[in-house]
Amino acid sequence: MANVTVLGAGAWGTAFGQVLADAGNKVTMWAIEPEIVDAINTLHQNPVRLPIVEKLPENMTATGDRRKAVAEVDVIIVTIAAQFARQALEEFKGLIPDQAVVVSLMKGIERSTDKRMDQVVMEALDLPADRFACLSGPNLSKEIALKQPAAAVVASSKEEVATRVAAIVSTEYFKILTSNDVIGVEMCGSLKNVVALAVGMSRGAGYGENTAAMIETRGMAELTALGVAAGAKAQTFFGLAGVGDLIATCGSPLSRNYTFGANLGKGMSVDEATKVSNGVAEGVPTTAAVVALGKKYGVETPLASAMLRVLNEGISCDQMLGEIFAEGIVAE
Ligand SMILES: NC(=O)C1=CN([C@@H]2O[C@H](COP(=O)(O)OP(=O)(O)OC[C@H]3O[C@@H](n4cnc5c(N)ncnc54)[C@H](OP(=O)(O)O)[C@@H]3O)[C@@H](O)[C@H]2O)C=CC1
Ligand SMILES: O=C(CO)COP(=O)(O)O
Repeated sequence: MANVTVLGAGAWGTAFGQVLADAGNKVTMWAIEPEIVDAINTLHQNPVRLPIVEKLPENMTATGDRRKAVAEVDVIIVTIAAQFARQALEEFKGLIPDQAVVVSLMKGIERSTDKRMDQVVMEALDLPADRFACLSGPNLSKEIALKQPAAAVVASSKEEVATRVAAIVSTEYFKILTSNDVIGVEMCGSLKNVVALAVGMSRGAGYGENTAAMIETRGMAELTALGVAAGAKAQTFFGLAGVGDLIATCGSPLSRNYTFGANLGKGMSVDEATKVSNGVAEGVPTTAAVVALGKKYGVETPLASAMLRVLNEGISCDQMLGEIFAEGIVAE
């Protein structure tokens, strides 16, 4: 058992807080909004972000006070929308106990710097790599909130940290595999969201399994090539955090990225799809970062580049598909 604080009581933060509480930990949720803090403390609910859970565990409380949130904590979990993570975490700099481990659950690339969340978290908190881990996998929050069986990968450059985090977060319904490939696990989680936008768009436009499979296959090749160029291990992309999460996210209307894409495919503008999105669709800002990373590492990113044209210029689903599968692409 450990003292664990979750920064960000969004849909995933709250569902994950429940996992941690079910695993026997003392869980504190930190949220900015007083109504979320009050609802967790008094009603044991998060009606704003995770109304599907009628009663959150008794061993989960909440606070809006940064100092109190992280005092005497063993593990800090970060689940803040990626584009706001740096700014939010800088407010915690200097407050975190020396021995505490920080675990990122976020799946995005910072648009202003094209950095992964491991880089952002360590920079913002001035945290050494041996106190950092990331957790990623096919983890649609509503399914986990309902305690359906699921699994994720925890990666850290220090094996003991990955093992310790795995022990703290494992429950009957939530299984953990460990890895030392932080870059790979980060790249898998962030990049699959761009693929989910494209698959969602094709579904929204009325296309079926064949079209989805061709986009997913191209997406796997693209995210593996870019990840490897960034320093990841290729095998990570063929595991739970890679193809596993790609299947879950590209196959479910519970995914905000898939749904965002589907709404574009049905004819909504980016602004309209943003307004109706039920939480953050990380793939939207991450798409431009993926294109920029492709240029940086000399890796072609036809899928992300076509999705960027959808987002910036409003090209159609058929144009997007035409650009992904332009002439000259080889199969291996
Ligand atoms: N939902 C899912 O199924 C999964 C999500 N993830 C990843 O987890 C991360 C969070 O997702 P999720 O919880 O679902 O998203 P939500 O949209 O439900 O919540 C976003 C969270 O970010 C917080 N936030 C936004 N802006 C700020 C800010 N300026 N300062 C502090 N906090 C801020 C929100 O706080 P507030 O409520 O106060 O606005 C909220 O806690 C994302 O990177 C996502 O990709 C990973 C696996 C599964
Ligand atoms: O990452 C996820 C599932 O693993 C959640 O996907 P969305 O952020 O698209 O909802």
